[in-house]
Amino acid sequence: MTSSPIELAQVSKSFGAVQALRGVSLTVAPGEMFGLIGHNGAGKSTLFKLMLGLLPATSGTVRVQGVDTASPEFRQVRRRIGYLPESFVTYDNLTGLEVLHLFADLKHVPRSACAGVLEQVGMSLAAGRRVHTYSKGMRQRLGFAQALLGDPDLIFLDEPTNGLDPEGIADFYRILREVRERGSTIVITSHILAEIQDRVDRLVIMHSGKIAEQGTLAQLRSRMVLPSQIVATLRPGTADQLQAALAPLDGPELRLDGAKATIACQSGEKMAVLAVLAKLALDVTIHEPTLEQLFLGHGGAHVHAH
Ligand SMILES: Nc1ncnc2c1ncn2[C@@H]1O[C@H](COP(=O)(O)OP(=O)(O)OP(=O)(O)O)[C@@H](O)[C@H]1O
Repeated sequence: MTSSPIELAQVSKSFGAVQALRGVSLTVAPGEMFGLIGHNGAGKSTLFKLMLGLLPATSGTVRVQGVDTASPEFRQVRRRIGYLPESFVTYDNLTGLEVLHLFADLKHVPRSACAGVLEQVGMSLAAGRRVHTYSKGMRQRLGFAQALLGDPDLIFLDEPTNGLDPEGIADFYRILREVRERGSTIVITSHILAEIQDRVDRLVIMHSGKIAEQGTLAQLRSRMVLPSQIVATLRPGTADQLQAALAPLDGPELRLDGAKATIACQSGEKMAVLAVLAKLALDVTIHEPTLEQLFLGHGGAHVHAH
């Protein structure tokens, strides 16, 4: 039986009186791209540290690659995990290649592997330059390169695109896609929700040390009370017809603004509303709630489930 790369069962972690994690259970499947979202202080970094075996859980079990992170055997597993911390700090006076050599030695990976990962992140030409001459994006790529050393099956990326410009972010995800194609399991955290919502297979929303929600984006959407917005462009005379046709439906809310009609409706009513609009031959655009809206819709505290 192949075990899941990550299995957490009822994990809690306290720092004195502070309960950073409270009964967190989750499973990440092999090859999955898994997102971790949460406000500052929600417990994401603590969860990462537990999964990397850097901190012990107060209660519950954390198994990574089938091995309990509290067991002595986990040291071996950790070497096979790639990790890009939130702020990748390194020796500025060394060249990129020299920095990677250090990491290769720590990970017991042959130094000959360094050139390949530098190429993978598009840093071959800068490999001989000292790190203090690098831009923020180049430093981050170097950090990414060290996480990729040794071809890890499991990669943790803590806010990897923090501080990158849009081009740097696009580059980062292009490289990440290539890494994914090799079948690695990836856990990624981000504050930029819109950025990861279409890039992860599943995600967890954390709040106050607990999992507030988890699932695919579609599952989260269907569980939340957040209406889709359907915008129709009216032709003369159609406003009244639209109002009359929607009236029996009860649920959808219509707002009229000149030639623009905005209808807010729950997912179960969407097809009925679209049928009305199609009958009137109106042009429509559908705006689904973004993850950002779902997340902010929590008000930081509650999940409004059906
Ligand atoms: N070493 C520590 N000692 C005491 N309290 C801690 C420690 N590490 C974390 N905490 C507390 O645990 C809670 C969760 O912190 P954590 O850093 O995991 O949150 P986070 O979601 O990663 O936040 P951010 O997005 O700001 O990085 C916070 O209340 C924090 O103050």
